[in-house]
Amino acid sequence: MIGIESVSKAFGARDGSQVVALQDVSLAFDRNEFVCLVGPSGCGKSTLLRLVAGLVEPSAGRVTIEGAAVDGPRADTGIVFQSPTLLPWASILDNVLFPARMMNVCTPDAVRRAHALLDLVGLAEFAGRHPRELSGGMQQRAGIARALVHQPDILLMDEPFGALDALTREELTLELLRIWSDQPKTILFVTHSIPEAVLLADRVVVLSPRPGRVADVVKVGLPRPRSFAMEAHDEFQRCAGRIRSLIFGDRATAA
Ligand SMILES: Nc1ncnc2c1ncn2[C@@H]1O[C@H](COP(=O)(O)OP(=O)(O)OP(=O)(O)O)[C@@H](O)[C@H]1O
Repeated sequence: MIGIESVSKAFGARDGSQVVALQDVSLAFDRNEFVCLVGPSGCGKSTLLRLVAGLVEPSAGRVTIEGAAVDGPRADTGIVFQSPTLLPWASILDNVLFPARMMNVCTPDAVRRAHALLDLVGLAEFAGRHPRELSGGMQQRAGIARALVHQPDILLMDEPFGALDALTREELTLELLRIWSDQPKTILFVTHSIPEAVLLADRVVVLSPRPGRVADVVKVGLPRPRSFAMEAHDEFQRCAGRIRSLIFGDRATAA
């Protein structure tokens, strides 16, 4: 469904030099696949996501969705960032409906869907509240509902749980898996957590340090539905160990 064909991306710095964020990256993702992107800080994970979102253009190569080159943001792609950036003056329901309003599709159906999504993420009682009245985890849940309201077939998530405490993070990880099995879609999920990547993904793309290249793609053979108990599973350990050694090399076992 998503094709990344020999993509490189360089950014110009103020002093005239260039930062090569990604170099010659080729990947292909299937419809409804759950893919996690991991790699050292600055290796181009967010850049890869922004290329698929149509928010930046490749310097070389091309990104395609269903065979067509991505040439700008696309209505059928939902995005969740690390911080949910909700509108402080609008209710949670209005925040969730915001993309539908922007696209002029705020129909009674969309309102029904928004309520159903708030229910799905455990915020049904908070539809009329304002963001300041919600905890960080609840705001992030509202951000996820907002990204899903226009029924995207692609969901791009950039460290969506990075700012949350460990317990809320685990809770939302399971919630995301539940949402994905309820409403299948292609998910690209950036994380710094190797266990989180293995628990969530069908495949984990490991990028090398800048300029980001594909170090390897690790297929996760764990059955679904997944649970945290699987962390003790041999396949979990195998995948996590492989990803660690790709990122840290010999240092993976030094301690
Ligand atoms: N708009 C920009 N202008 C200039 N340089 C940029 C821009 N966006 C990203 N870069 C550079 O590209 C490289 C990759 O950045 P990116 O944010 O994609 O990495 P990342 O893997 O997501 O990092 P982290 O894990 O720390 O969030 C970095 O060196 C960054 O400084």
